[in-house]
Amino acid sequence: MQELICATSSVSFNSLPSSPFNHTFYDTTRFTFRFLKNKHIASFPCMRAQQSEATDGSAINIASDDSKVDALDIKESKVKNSQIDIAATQGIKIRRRPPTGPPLHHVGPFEFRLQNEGNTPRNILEEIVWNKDTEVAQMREKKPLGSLKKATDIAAPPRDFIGALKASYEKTGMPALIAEVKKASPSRGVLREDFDPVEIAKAYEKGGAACLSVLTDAKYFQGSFENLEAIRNAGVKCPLLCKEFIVDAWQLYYARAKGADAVLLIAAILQDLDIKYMTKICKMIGLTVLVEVHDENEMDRVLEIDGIQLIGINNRNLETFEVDISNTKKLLEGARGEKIRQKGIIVVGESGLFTPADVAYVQEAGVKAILVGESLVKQEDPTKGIALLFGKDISA
Ligand SMILES: O=C(O)c1ccccc1NCC(=O)[C@H](O)[C@H](O)COP(=O)(O)O
Repeated sequence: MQELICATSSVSFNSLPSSPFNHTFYDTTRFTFRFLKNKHIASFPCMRAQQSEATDGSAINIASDDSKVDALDIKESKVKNSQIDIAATQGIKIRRRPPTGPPLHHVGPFEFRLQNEGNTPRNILEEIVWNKDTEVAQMREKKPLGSLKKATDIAAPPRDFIGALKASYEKTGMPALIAEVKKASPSRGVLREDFDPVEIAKAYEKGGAACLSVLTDAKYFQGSFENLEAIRNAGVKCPLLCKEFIVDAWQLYYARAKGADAVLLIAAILQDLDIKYMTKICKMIGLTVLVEVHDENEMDRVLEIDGIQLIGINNRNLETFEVDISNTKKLLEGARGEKIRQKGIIVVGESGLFTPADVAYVQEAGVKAILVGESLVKQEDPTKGIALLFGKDISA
């Protein structure tokens, strides 16, 4: 057993592997590490060896003198994932799942990974995204892109999502409704026990919804692509938004193949280039894109991307669950609002809308559509729920 203590970073090696000269990772209580194969150990700066011996019996000379630090060849690992760097420059706080676990550090002959340093999601959105990365990787294996593309070719043709929103707004003079088929959520738990997605979708359509949003994530929202398919196959005419956490272009083809007319791209988790690239794919396969933003930075990023026609402002902070409908107003004020109007972008107010006063407030702020889940799905009769939300019947 050897124990090394890093004087500068207070990292301690609680145990060393019995056979260090291999590429196996060893989990200790505080981190994992390995020795680099055949690496000559000349010195080991900033570290104090309490006991050091390789398994072949040769002594490892580990310097402990801080004055030697400059002369010592510290190989602090900088596992510079360029993706992470780009995301950071765009102000994206949500990190993607590290492909090989937490970042690798190098100190002298050692490579090690600290626990809780990049290997644990920091909030619910990050957790959802990391889980989605794994889920999509598994789904891709079962259904490679080639076969999926063929399925999109024969899918029922996409309907005009934006056209439906515009028509509804013109008809009612009120924000067009995207009613969400949502069984549960991480912030609110199960919203409706007797959840029949097709029945709810039909009730929404009857109540005057312009479009529907169908949650397809199973783990956190108890949704599914079966729900999306079932609603489409039941003859519901409202165009359908696939409400997913899109992290991979493969999911766009999958959504289209399952009958989606639109998809959600969340600016908090996608880099600008991903949004551009995915938007192009969506155009190719006939999907409408709703890009979701939550703060000024995300809005400014999205406004720089050509071809965006629909922006959703989420009043819910997906990292903290805090809901504040004044967020919609804040993001539509001043020069931003002006730019949005000039570009002819339709803005959707999302989350936390419960009353006619809420609807009037976001309409006044400048939205032409709203996306509503909880307040409708919880009503015994969601058709009546729509009339209650708007303060009048909008179905006529
Ligand atoms: O709803 C959540 O708890 C949630 C948590 C983490 C990520 C996303 C989440 N919701 C997605 C949405 O934004 C809403 O489903 C949608 O805007 C409708 O909101 P609401 O009318 O408040 O149900």
